[in-house]
Amino acid sequence: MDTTSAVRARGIGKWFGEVIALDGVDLDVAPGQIHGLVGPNGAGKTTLLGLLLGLAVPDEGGLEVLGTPVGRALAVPEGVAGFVDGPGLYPSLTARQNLAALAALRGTGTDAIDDVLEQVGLTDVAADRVRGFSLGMRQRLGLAAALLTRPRLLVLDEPANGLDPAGKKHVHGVLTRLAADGATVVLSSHRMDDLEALCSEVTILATGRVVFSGPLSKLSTENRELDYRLRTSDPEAARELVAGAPGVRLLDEPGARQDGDVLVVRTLVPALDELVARLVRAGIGVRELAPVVSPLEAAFLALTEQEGATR
Ligand SMILES: Nc1ncnc2c1ncn2[C@@H]1O[C@H](COP(=O)(O)OP(=O)(O)OP(=O)(O)O)[C@@H](O)[C@H]1O
Repeated sequence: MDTTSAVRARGIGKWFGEVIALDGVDLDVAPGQIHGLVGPNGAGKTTLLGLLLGLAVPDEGGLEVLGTPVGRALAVPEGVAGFVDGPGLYPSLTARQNLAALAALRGTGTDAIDDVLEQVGLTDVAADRVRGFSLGMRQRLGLAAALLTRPRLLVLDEPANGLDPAGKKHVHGVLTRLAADGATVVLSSHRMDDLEALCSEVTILATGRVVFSGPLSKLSTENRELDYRLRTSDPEAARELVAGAPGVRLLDEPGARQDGDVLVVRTLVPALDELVARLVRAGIGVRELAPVVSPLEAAFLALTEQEGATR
């Protein structure tokens, strides 16, 4: 098994004049992983992805991509494909002509064009000019263009931007298959649900610094209070029981009030477990229990707010 990191960054710094876009960033991405970059606007995600694509070089620190140190020259590292700030496409050409032009530029064959169009769900519009394409269709064509090179590392800046549910399904399918075949994907997104569905690991950036990097499972909710929606068979009895439960706070959520069956409680996981046991013992049926925001979103908000406060 290849144990070389697909991406290994140590102490990366990147600045634009006075602005520090990246500050001491360490990043390890294992081969075959789908790794998500998340962070508030201006956190440095696009800058970091641009370094992986060879669009810029770090001002300090060391970067290895697919086992090769990245030098000072601006060039896409061998085996890497992707885009930041939207894919570069020719609007006056059709989808198929765009891919054929790219294949000609790169000196690769055109055999895979039909296959990549199919993979991203653009077969039916292959003969249409890109000028008339929606944002989501352009994103998918950009992904098809990247796939043509059979990348070992695919780098995508907000690939889910503008995608409808069908487009998203295609893109998720493509990325999951690529990773299953051993390629590595690094992508940024503001959509926590997408990241949770796709990524095994995430890196959370805030003002150019890494505030978390690791498996989603490590963003454990065990020691962090979360808000949960609780729907039971007897809301009144449940409300009384919640009021007396240790470590559990009942919140009044505006959305929940319109739906009298739902209570919103804030608590840690162990106290939540105990609450459920108490409800069941009291003969109250638990019909729905789910976090109001996902654990990733809760961790994201907590970690990025902390970082903002220390600046
Ligand atoms: N070419 C540039 N010239 C000047 N400043 C830049 C440049 N590129 C990025 N920056 C600055 O670097 C910081 C990081 O920007 P970056 O685009 O990497 O953030 P981001 O996390 O991708 O944000 P978003 O979620 O809004 O896309 C910002 O303060 C941005 O204004």
